[in-house]
Amino acid sequence: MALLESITSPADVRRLTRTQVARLAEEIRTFLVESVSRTGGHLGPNLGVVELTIALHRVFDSPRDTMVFDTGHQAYVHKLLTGRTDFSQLRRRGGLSGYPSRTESEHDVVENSHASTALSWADGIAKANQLQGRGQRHVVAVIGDGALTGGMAWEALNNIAAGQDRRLVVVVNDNGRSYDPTIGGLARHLDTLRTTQGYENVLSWGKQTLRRSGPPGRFAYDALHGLKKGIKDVVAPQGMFEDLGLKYVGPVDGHDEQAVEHALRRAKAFGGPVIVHVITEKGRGYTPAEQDVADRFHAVGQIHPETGLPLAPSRFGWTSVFADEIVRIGRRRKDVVAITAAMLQPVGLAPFAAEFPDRVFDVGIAEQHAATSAAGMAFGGLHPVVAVYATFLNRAFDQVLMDVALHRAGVTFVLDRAGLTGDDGASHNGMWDMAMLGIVPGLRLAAPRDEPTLRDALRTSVDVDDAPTVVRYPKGAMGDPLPAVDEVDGIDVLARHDGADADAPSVLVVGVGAMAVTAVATGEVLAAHGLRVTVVDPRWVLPVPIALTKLAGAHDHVVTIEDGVVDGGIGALLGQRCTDVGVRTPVQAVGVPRRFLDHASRDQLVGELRLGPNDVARDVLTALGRLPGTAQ
Ligand SMILES: Cc1ncc(C[n+]2csc(CCOP(=O)(O)OP(=O)(O)O)c2C)c(N)n1
Ligand SMILES: CC(=O)[C@@H](O)[C@H](O)COP(=O)(O)O
Ligand SMILES: [Mg+2]
Repeated sequence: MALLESITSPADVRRLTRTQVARLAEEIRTFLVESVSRTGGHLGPNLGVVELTIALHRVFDSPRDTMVFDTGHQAYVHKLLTGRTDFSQLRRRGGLSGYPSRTESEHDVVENSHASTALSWADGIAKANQLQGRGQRHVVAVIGDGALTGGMAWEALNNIAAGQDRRLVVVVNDNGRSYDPTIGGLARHLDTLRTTQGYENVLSWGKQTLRRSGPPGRFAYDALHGLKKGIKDVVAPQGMFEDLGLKYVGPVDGHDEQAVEHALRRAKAFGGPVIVHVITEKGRGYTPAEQDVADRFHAVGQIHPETGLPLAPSRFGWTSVFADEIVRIGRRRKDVVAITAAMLQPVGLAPFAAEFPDRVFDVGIAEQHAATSAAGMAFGGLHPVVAVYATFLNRAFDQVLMDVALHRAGVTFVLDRAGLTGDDGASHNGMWDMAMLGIVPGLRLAAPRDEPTLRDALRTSVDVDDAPTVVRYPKGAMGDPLPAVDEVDGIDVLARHDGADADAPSVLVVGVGAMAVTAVATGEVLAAHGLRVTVVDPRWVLPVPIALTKLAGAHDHVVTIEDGVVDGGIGALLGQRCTDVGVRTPVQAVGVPRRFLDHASRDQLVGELRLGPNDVARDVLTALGRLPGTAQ
């Protein structure tokens, strides 16, 4: 690793000889496998951009030239080349973020891990450069073929093409995959461009030999060059990019560092908007990743570096229950179809796809399209189930509101990774959905607490054909079933404690979704302090059930506990509904604060945000003035 250890900035990379560049690439690959095997992370995507990133930093002068990475999960090599080599705490509290981070480096700009935004960033930066006298500087956006299936990317390309005098280089990192092979017409187009690699080779042969053989040879080359355009348009209609007014360079072998450098220098010299189409391989150079059919080790946990096998077997989780139940539903409901935004495996739709291949649709990284096309499917008599990570539904809010809800479409959204996820950083926490969807007229949202309630919520949702339904659950392992001891007007009662002190206040503890476990434990702590406690789980939390306001009215104090942003969350809405119906019981809403959370483990965040039972109970006792040593 001697060479990698000598790299402290891109200037060091630019000083390397050809031989050293090749050795650096080897050292980086070895480092990535050894380090990411220990910590987990996006191993496959970063193995695919080693030579590309080296070439980027040899051709462009970051941070004078601005580099933005779409989604940012493939920026590990960029971090290594900009002086950050301590990956020992990657994605952990105090360690490197798994994405670009402005607090880490002046070379990092876009921290958002939501795909398809980089080109818009680049367009804006290029416009600012032009207006502020920095027009000589380049903006370079690296975007994957998957991210290029997102609508924002095409909005941006349309604008980028309008700026013919802006120095903007779009590098398409085309490895043919998101998780699965990338879908759709764009993928097919990139494929045809990819397969015309032969023309580039013929052209370069022509340049070297024909043009050296005097006028006849030069004539022949010029004819061939003219022909290339014609043939390419026949075999690989380049029109898409060039018709947009974007110069196209490529396709170039993304693992031939010199070829990539050459293509980037051509693009840099062009001085206007240009696409460089780089062909890479996800997982390149690491056999277990190259052979991983599922997703080329897109995102791995801790693995054995030699075999690539996971060190800890994946435990029974929320996703696997959804995966099983949606198949059961699909067997009895032929109208139920499933939609994924390029995440078939991660959201658990693979078994459904295996059994009902004609009833599952991968729309690419296109959540807005997923939502509105689902409204179309519902109009056509289907019941679509749109399975996405909670945080990624944010970008489809208007489609949920104005295409699905406004038209009372029976669409079910299944939100995996809802709540605190932690190690993927601020833009990955699924903490926004309940506050965001709480204002959607007619929408019904379920937050199941365990396997039975998840299965029940899914079965209930697909029976609703005149409104959007949402089922949200957290990442990872699922706790044991938490049975109700009673039910009051559709609200599950999970525990009752009579309380030792006759005159002690009574507290209603409302657990939302997976936080029901915390609610039960909080109730036990409060009971130990002599309070009369009722612990409930409404299961369907939007709209806030009227029965919950009645239960609140029967208690002296209410505390709600939710794995979502507390502003506008379930607790806040319950307080509003209580006021609406004249219930004066104070509602103490406990949840995630309205701020962006740095990467850390979920448990660390729960502790830091005082979402654990002891902290919640302490805050309730404080509010009631019943903490030992506080005024009664
Ligand atoms: C809006 C949004 N939807 C889904 C994801 C989840 N996701 C992360 S990376 C990825 C695949 C990206 O594919 P590509 O852009 O080709 O990059 P590659 O991993 O191939 O380098 C997806 C779907 C996301 N980050 N953002
Ligand atoms: C970058 C991205 O959005 C995904 O790769 C995400 O990091 C995966 O998250 P999980 O590991 O929770 O599936
Ligand atoms: Mg890709």
